[in-house]
Amino acid sequence: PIPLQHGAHRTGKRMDADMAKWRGYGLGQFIHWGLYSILEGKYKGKYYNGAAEWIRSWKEVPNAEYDVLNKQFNPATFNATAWAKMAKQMGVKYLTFTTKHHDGFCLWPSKYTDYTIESSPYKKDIVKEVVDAYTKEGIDVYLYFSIMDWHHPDWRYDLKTKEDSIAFDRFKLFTKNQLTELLQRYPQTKGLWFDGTWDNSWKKSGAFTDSLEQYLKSLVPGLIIGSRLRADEKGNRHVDANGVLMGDYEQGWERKIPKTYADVHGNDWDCVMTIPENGWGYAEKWMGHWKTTNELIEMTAQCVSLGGNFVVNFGPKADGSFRKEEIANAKEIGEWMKINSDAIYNCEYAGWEKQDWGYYTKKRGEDKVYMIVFNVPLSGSLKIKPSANYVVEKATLLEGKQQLSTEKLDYGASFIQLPKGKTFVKPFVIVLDIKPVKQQEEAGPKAKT
Ligand SMILES: COc1ccc([C@H]2[C@H](O)[C@H](O)[C@H](C)N2C)cc1
Repeated sequence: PIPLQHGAHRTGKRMDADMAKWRGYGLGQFIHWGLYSILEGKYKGKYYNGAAEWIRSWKEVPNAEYDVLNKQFNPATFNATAWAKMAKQMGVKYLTFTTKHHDGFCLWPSKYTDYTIESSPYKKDIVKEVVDAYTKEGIDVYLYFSIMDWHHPDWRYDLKTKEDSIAFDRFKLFTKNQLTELLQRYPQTKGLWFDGTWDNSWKKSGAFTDSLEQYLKSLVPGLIIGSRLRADEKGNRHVDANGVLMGDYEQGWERKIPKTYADVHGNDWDCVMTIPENGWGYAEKWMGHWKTTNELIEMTAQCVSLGGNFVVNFGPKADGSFRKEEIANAKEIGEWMKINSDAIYNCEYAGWEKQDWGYYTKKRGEDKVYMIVFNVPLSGSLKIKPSANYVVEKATLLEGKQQLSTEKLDYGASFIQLPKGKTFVKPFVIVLDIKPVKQQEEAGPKAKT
């Protein structure tokens, strides 16, 4: 391997209790809320065809006019408890919340800039309200923080001149101070979700990103930070020059889901997903297809079946209310999770050959495999092919506990027969009680005695 000072300091998964809890979340919520929510993806009657939270970068919006939106931000009816209760009902186990997006506006009263919630008519500490409300509902909170800060005079996209480096040194200190502030003001924080780290200025700061990560983890032992923070000394991000992940989990799965287990390279990972095709902040007209609840449930199953978590993004309006489509998705996902969450929480990749009917998940540390079924064959027979080290003892519908008959086939496969005449109108789960079997020794020629 290439000798690196600031590459990965660990190979393989983090195996402590905090990370084990993270690994078992299954389903999470992302929330993007900020000044961009006021513009709703449009400006002076024109609709922005980019992601709504990026509208400041649209040529139609003069920066000076965007930057004074802090004077308008006043979600008087905002109710963090209502948000947390909606999330609880949905069945999410963790929240990632935007403290500062690329526009540099801080939803907490930072003492390192005036561009904060204190400069708005609302004044109150939104980050605190959210952290407290979600923690009270038993949902772990992770704080999203954009390194790239379009509003800060010392932000640089690249370091070309001495002046750039002097300014960026001030910016790095500003960043370290703000992160220290967040972790000290909100000690319930379980981790940090970094964004805005793709520019050359950051890629040239590998040593700093390494010392910053170590510093943050010294403030909060067990703090969870994904692969979007670090750069190695050669400017590599996510994986270092030796192909080793830098961070506690892979954060590259943004609106993308791995196809196979090989694609995750043995790392922990989660997928963050918009319900529309793109756009994280509230947009009056959303981008393309709005995912149905069944699609979101299938994506959740797909992620958990490959050893990851699935995180659904919500973009509340400037007043803190959610659009009706998001409320419906949350409610319907929650109704499904109420019945089927056994197949999602604390489950992992089963390693069995995938079948057309849907996805396998395996309960961590137990001899239980779940079949999450989305496609019922006309035959009513669901084929399974357990891995060679397990046999299936029993198959039961999770909802209603009805036992299903199975029929052995060749090559270690079996059919699981769905009850005749029963029609399934929603994704459902079959629980397989399995038993480990000793690997049959290959029958070879008897050794000469
Ligand atoms: C350049 O492509 C990008 C850059 C940033 C993003 C940001 C979004 O604004 C949102 O915050 C998402 C989590 N993040 C990756 C998305 C795509």
